[in-house]
Amino acid sequence: MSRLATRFQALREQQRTALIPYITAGDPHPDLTVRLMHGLVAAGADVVEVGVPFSDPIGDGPVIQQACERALRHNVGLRDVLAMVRRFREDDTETPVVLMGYMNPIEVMGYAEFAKAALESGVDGVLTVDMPLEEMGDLDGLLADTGLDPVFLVAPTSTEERMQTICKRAGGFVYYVSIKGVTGAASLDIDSVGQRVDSLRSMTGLPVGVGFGISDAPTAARMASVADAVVVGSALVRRIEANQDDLDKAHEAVTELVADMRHAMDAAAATSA
Ligand SMILES: O=P(O)(O)OC[C@@H](O)[C@@H](O)c1c[nH]c2ccccc12
Repeated sequence: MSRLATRFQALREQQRTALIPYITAGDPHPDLTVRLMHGLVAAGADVVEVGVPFSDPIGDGPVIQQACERALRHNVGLRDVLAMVRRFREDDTETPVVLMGYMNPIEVMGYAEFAKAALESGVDGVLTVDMPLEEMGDLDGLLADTGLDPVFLVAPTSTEERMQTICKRAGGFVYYVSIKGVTGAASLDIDSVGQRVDSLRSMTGLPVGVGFGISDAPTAARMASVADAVVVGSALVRRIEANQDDLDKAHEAVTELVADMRHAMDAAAATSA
């Protein structure tokens, strides 16, 4: 069983919702990333999502765009990110890592070499943003054959048919994007998200995660009541941005919010049980 499947099964048995924090690798400095990944886990993360910095991140809002810029100033590329995951794996063999990235660096490396290198580094799932299913060819099949879970995004605008196709090809979990637009946006309609999550659940046995626009502990707790996983990115990256000149402070500010979210999610689950 994959590390993601193992983790989600354990959470299901405990009736807990996964908390998946996102950070951009190399932001604000490559020295922080591996330490911060461990810090996220210590604060209550169940899965860690790591972004490969990219110069033209079309799915991202200004907060994560700037995180990419900070990381690119230190020339952090795909191979560096894989090396960071490998270092993380030396001390944590259990927490699943999802690599989030844009297609260009993967194409440059070559699909087969990328899949092999990602697996060897200890990556578990791969989420590519700018690759529509129709053009993806067999990247997801190659990933799956290599032992990596292809994680797909489902948008509020996705048709029923598309959702079905994604559910068939996805691995690890299905990522429902809670709003139209880019990462870091505000305002969420929990009820309509809940309905979409339910319809995805009727199509797949995979867990359904929700991300985009979840920025504080109360919202994370409310989302946790409708989803199998809650993904949080920009709210954490904003804290990195605010503390970019002090890595210890950045670490503290980010892990503090993750711990707050974890507590709020668990407390809400305890009162509703
Ligand atoms: O930043 P938000 O609104 O909290 O959303 C999560 C998100 O950051 C993370 O999953 C992610 C970062 N970049 C992406 C690009 C596309 C899809 C998802 C992502």
